[in-house]
Amino acid sequence: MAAALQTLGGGIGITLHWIAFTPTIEQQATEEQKKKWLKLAQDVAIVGAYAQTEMGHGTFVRGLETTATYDPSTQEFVINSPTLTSTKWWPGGLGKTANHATVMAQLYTRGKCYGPHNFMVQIRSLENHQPCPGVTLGDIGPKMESNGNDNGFARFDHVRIPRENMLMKFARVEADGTYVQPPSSKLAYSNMVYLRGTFVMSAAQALASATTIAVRYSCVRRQSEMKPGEPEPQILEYQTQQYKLFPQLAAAYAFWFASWFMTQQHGSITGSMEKGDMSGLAELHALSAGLKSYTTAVTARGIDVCRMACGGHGYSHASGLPALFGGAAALCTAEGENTVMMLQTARYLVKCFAQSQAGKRLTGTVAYLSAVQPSPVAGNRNMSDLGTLVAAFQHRAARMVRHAAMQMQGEMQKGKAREDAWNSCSVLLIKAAEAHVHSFVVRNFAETVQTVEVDESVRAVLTSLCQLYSLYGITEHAGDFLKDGYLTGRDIDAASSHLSAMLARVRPDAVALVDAFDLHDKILRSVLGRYDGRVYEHLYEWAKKSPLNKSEVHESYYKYLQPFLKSNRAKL
Ligand SMILES: CCCCCCCC/C=C\C/C=C/C(=O)SCCNC(=O)CCNC(=O)[C@H](O)C(C)(C)COP(=O)(O)OP(=O)(O)OC[C@H]1O[C@@H](n2cnc3c(N)ncnc32)[C@H](O)[C@@H]1OP(=O)(O)O
Ligand SMILES: Cc1cc2nc3c(=O)[nH]c(=O)nc-3n(C[C@H](O)[C@H](O)[C@H](O)COP(=O)(O)OP(=O)(O)OC[C@H]3O[C@@H](n4cnc5c(N)ncnc54)[C@H](O)[C@@H]3O)c2cc1C
Repeated sequence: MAAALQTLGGGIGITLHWIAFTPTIEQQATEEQKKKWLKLAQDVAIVGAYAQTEMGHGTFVRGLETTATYDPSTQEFVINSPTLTSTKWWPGGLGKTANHATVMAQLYTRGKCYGPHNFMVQIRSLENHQPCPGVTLGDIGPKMESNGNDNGFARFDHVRIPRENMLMKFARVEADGTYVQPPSSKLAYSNMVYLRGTFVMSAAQALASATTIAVRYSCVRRQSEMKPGEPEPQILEYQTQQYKLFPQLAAAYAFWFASWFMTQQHGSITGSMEKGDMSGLAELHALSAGLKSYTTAVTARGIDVCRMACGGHGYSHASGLPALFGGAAALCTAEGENTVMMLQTARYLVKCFAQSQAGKRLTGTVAYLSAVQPSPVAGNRNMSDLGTLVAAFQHRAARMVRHAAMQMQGEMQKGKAREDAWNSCSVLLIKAAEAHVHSFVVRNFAETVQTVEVDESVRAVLTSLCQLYSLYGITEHAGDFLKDGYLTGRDIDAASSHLSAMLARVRPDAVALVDAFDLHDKILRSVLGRYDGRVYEHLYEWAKKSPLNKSEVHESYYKYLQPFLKSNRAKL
């Protein structure tokens, strides 16, 4: 599905139907409700949008203003947009495509507000696609990318829907208006957790696409002379080019493996939640939020590195890279803005740190926080050993989490309210959470390559890639590792020279490593990244198809240039 959606440029009107609307029914509807809507959605007999964000609030879901007020006399909910800022704004497909939407609204029953809940609302006629009575709809206008998707607005003027249209798998409103609590108030957000997990795979796929384009092109492109008089080398022979591209290539693999872990973790924890065990929810939320934030941010930056590595042609839409960048930029903001998501991970880490201080043994992805020793023993470490590299990342993350948490404690001891202490430490908290996620990605990469059974040589090249990813991370963030003396200057020098060795080691396998992503030309949609390498012929063909080339002399000549030139000449 991810590949199919990418083929369509990261989004068309129906994208959110598949990635958000249908999964929301799957995750939040009762069995009876599923019987009513799920098959219709799966067979695309109805088309849906996921309508949560409003003009005034996206991040702060508790601040949403749309209301769903229960009327027991008719057993209906009244959906209303009381203010301009309550207008639903951004939902993909909402503008022109969808005829249904799951609408997140503040639930009122018996005069009390119970917070945001999901409601199924028909928004357009199934006969003629006109908006339903009381519903105002439209498209929000052009965006940076994804313009094939009609991100829309919606206003509701006291629109009545049956009581059964509240998605009631977890929380319920009885016919008489009694509210029945869900096992956890955060279950109304479970679809966001799921979607964030899928964004990790989207990030991996986007970075894999960009590196495929840039690595293949770097083998076609020849430029300059390495030695005087010698033929121009493939630009991939330049170490600086390898230093730009191989860490992105390694990150694409790392994120792919992280997304596998995320999918498996989501399946297993939601499985336990189905049986009433909510104990894994907090970790699932923290991991999905942090991974979504980290992988999409690195991907967006990495795609731009790939663009620059393709020189001038990278800037052309022919490369496919601007579109990939625009898509990745959307992933950074959508489904929880990245800073806000990383702060959610930080919130979980601070809690875990406090539990560990209180003597609790931590488990899962945070187990290392209680295992890592605060006072490091410096020594000449073997910087080519994966175990050493994983331990270094864990030490860095544990130190940064401890530092941020202690700093916060210190602020509170000085009399600051917890919320103020949180805000004044939030830059430290973000950095600590990033270090935690980075450490998870490194460890998961290292563990995954050890499980490769197909072939010894495949394991060897993936191990080199994992070393490259880890060493690059250490050299890029050297200060974090040096700060408490865990690594020494000599260790960092050793990491740099191993990194150089890894660039050379990965070079012969680079094309095979991108080909292994198996991204068909139809998915890549890049003249530079073509599998057959015939870049220049196709660049020329692509340019000839530019709309400006439809006529030999463009109409703007007759309209503007000709009279302008004429009057200039007349002045001479
Ligand atoms: C190649 C394919 C290409 C495809 C391209 C597709 C492009 C598609 C593009 C876009 C699709 C986009 C869709 C959308 O954007 S849908 C809208 C998404 N919106 C959001 O994500 C909103 C973000 N905000 C929130 O999630 C929340 O408001 C919040 C987490 C920021 C804060 O929530 P709040 O209720 O205020 O919580 P608190 O901070 O007070 O925390 C309370 C408590 O609850 C915990 N918690 C919060 N969220 C969750 C959760 N989801 N699950 C579990 N627990 C959660 C939180 O950590 C606190 O815990 P505590 O510390 O123990 O108290
Ligand atoms: C391409 C795209 C597709 C989308 N599709 C959908 C969709 O299908 N359905 C839907 O419902 N929504 C959709 N959205 C909306 C999206 O979910 C929100 O834009 C997103 O959650 C960010 O919320 P916001 O716009 O309110 O940002 P804001 O919260 O206004 O962010 C602005 C700045 O404030 C900062 N900030 C906000 N709160 C805090 C805080 N507590 N601590 C520190 N900093 C903070 C942020 O870090 C950011 O720097 C889409 C958005 C985009 C761009």
